[in-house]
Amino acid sequence: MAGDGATQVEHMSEEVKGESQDNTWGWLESTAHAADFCPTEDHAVVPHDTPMKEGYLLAAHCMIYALDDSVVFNLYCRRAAVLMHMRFDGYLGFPGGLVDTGEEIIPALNRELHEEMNLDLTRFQVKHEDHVISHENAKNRVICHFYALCVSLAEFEEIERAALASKEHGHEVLGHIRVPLYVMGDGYRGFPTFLDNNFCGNARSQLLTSLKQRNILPESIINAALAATKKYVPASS
Ligand SMILES: O=c1[nH]cnc2c1ncn2[C@H]1C[C@H](O)[C@@H](COP(=O)(O)OP(=O)(O)O)O1
Repeated sequence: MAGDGATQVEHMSEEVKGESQDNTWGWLESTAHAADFCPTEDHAVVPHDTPMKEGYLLAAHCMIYALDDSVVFNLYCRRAAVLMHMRFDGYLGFPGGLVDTGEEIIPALNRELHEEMNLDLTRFQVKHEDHVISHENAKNRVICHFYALCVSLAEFEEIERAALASKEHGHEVLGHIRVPLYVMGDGYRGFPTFLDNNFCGNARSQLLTSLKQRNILPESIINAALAATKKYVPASS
């Protein structure tokens, strides 16, 4: 989180505190634009060492995952446990955040992973080789770097449990969630339904790219799930 939110709210006048409960942005205004949903056509792939641009924000996020070929409900292969979270603004996103002025990208990401996930940095750290993709999102004026950290299933479960004790749990992060990667009988529930949620910035595209790049889901299943989105069919019909 850029700035110390709690301290800033404490120092607000009563009038501003009232306003901030009344649909205004308050001190969150300076970064709110960067969280708008970003469709694929609005962001371009850029190199990891792309230079910063005047007026842009720099962000880094990470998908923590474990391969898991177990079967759920005796029906669906889980394929992987993939961690995302429900953010304070109601969007789904990945752990990570803004790179502060003067900070390097990867240390900033590891700092955010500790703040948001309580990640034990003596055991798990994102490294350069975990890089998946970087985007320039001109509409939201943000450069987003994305990484994927593969751990064992036992480590994943440990990380998930520890995350409940993170500094940001209940503040910036309202819940840690797993992504359902299977498609159910109606062709919609499961992964396609998940993709119909509201995602922060280009988080949805980061998810799809990582699933493909890390060979978690074949492109054909990703494309079929995308084609099924927004096509809710009642189970009884
Ligand atoms: O998961 C994400 N994928 C892509 N972009 C994201 C994601 N989550 C947030 N963002 C964008 C929009 C935000 O304004 C900036 C900074 O991220 P955030 O996690 O909110 O940063 P702080 O924790 O506030 O530093 O990136």
